Amino acid sequence: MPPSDGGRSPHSSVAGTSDEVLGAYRRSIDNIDAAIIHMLAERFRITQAVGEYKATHELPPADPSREERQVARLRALATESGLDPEFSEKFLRFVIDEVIHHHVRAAERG
Ligand SMILES: C=C(O[C@@H]1C=C(C(=O)O)C=C[C@H]1O)C(=O)O
Repeated sequence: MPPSDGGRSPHSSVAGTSDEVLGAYRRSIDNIDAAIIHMLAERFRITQAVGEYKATHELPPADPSREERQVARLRALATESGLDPEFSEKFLRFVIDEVIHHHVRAAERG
């Protein structure tokens, strides 16, 4: 006969939200996700200012040599930290491409 655990055995609780261990992990994940969003918001606030500066001074929206240095730096940081460097490069590329898109729009506005 299975132990009486009020329906909290691993088999009965994982799919729902009553598992306390999973719930604690998820609270931590939620905090980390919030931090990521806050950091991205700050990053985009700064890159917005960079876009205005570039538009005012007629500088090109993208700077490939700067991007190359950032990718190399973040790949090394990722490797040191146990994060997949390919993933870190894809993530940075995704963010930078969005920033460049914003800079192109800022240049078009003049
Ligand atoms: C923010 C800049 O503009 C672009 C966006 C970058 C970024 O998001 O990190 C880096 C280089 C540029 O292509 C910059 O030139 O510094």
